Amino acid sequence: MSTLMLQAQSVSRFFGGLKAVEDVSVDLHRDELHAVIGTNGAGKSTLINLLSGELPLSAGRVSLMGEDITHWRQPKRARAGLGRSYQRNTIFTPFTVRENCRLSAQARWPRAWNWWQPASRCALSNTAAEEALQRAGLGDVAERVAGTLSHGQKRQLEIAMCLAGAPKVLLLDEPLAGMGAEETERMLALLGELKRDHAILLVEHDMDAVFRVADRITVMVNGRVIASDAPEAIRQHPEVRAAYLGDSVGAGHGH
Ligand SMILES: Nc1ncnc2c1ncn2[C@@H]1O[C@H](COP(=O)(O)OP(=O)(O)OP(=O)(O)O)[C@@H](O)[C@H]1O
Repeated sequence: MSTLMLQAQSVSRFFGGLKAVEDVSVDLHRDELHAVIGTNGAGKSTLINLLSGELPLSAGRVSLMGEDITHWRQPKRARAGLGRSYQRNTIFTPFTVRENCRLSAQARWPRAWNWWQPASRCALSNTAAEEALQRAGLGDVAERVAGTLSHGQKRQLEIAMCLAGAPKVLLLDEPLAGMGAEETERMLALLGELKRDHAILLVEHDMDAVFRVADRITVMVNGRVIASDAPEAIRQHPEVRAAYLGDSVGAGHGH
């Protein structure tokens, strides 16, 4: 039995009269990758912001491992195990890969290091940083200045920085954006590996990748969920095909 880690129940977010997210419910289980797809402006990033705590909800409830976290702000949610990556780059480009991971780990354990000690002495965050960069496949480039990494490696670093906070749930906003075929394969392998001990929500536009890696797919249109099911059922879903997939994902094919 997979464990329910994060649950959003009928969450909504309105910007004035705009219903960016309306009455959306999603469950994230450990050992499961739950993809959220939808056209531009469907509300996917807003949903991630509601789950991560960056935006307050207009309505609804969010719980993490059974605990109501609806009114928790982002840092508290992060410390409780909610990690997220961003569409925008959050890397400190003049710093090395290892330093970037350490900074993220230190943000997770603010009391674990003393201001009068060099941050590098902090064993807890150093260990977490080291594990994270190894896990994300960046062990060989740990001393490289982050700004010199390839686009794909930078996205891996974003994941590593997220992992450095020791999350139990990963909210990933378009980690495959702008990647070439080889980089995509590497990232998909990483996601497949990470889902074994994390619950993952993936927002992604690359449909081939989504259908390969997702265990469940939720489809949003204009802020609302029109379908949430296993990939094969989504592929066949008439409303989804009409509203979103069109001919891009033919029944029974990957395209
Ligand atoms: N801070 C904000 N203030 C006002 N409107 C916003 C705000 N953030 C998002 N919106 C609007 O909410 C709607 C949903 O946006 P959102 O970015 O969540 O969509 P998305 O599905 O992530 O799109 P994309 O795939 O292009 O990233 C859009 O109409 C957007 O313009």
